[in-house]
Amino acid sequence: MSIEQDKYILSVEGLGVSYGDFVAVKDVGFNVLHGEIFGLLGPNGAGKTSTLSSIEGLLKYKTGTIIVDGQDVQQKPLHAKASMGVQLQSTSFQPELNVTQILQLFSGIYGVPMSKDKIKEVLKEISLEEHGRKKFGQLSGGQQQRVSLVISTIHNPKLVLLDEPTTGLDPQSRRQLWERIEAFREKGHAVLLTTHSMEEAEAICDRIAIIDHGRVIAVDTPQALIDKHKNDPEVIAVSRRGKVTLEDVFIALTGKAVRE
Ligand SMILES: Nc1ncnc2c1ncn2[C@@H]1O[C@H](COP(=O)(O)OP(=O)(O)OP(=O)(O)O)[C@@H](O)[C@H]1O
Repeated sequence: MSIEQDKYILSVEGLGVSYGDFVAVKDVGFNVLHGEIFGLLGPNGAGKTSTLSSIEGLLKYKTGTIIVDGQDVQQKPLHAKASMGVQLQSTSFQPELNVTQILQLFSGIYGVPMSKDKIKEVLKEISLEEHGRKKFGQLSGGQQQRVSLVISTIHNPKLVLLDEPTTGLDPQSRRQLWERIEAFREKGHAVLLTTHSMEEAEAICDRIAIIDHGRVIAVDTPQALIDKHKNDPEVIAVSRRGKVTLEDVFIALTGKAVRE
């Protein structure tokens, strides 16, 4: 591993993803430092999930290189995956198992088995101590998000990948999830998340990349992007209430048109 690569838990370079003839991601590149929360922002269809799935090793990309913790995702998938925690979709959980059983199962799969007492402790931490006997599908959306975040970090991975982790959550649940993500960073781990919430990006992301039409069009801290663009005429034209926000910069950079 070069010194330059050593700085980063994740390096994406020249990434290209196609679905048949359709090119969804073109030459995407960015780096995530150890211990930072990095946000991928972009309009619908910009290529965020395709990028995330490529990093997770779920999509075979056509061009480019993805290195996680010094390991090439396509050449050394098992090594790369050992450093990653991925938030699973609800369909990944066996419908007949209750929450306690799901935690038992995944802690076993990840090689860090949890005792019944430990599971109770974890459920208490995420305010679900009374819900251990419920099936996953019987939990509310916010409760499901909390369980799947716990599972994605069970093996203490160096990098956690979260696809729109707070979509549909109430403000309380969203704050709790932010705190868990930040607590993860405090331990020196990195988080790569996608979000449509500019508020979320400003609140918890150390740096963000804006993706549009399959390309990265800006990478920086949210504040640096605001400072850089706050006097652009296009930004001033879309800003509301006299104060330039990250959303104004995002709209000015990606355009006002709703994507098909
Ligand atoms: N399996 C697939 N087959 C064909 N096209 C796909 C497939 N998955 C994604 N696409 C297309 O690739 C493009 C990028 O999709 P992707 O899901 O990566 O975008 P996104 O930025 O995550 O969007 P959103 O914010 O709406 O979730 C879109 O035009 C989408 O329609």
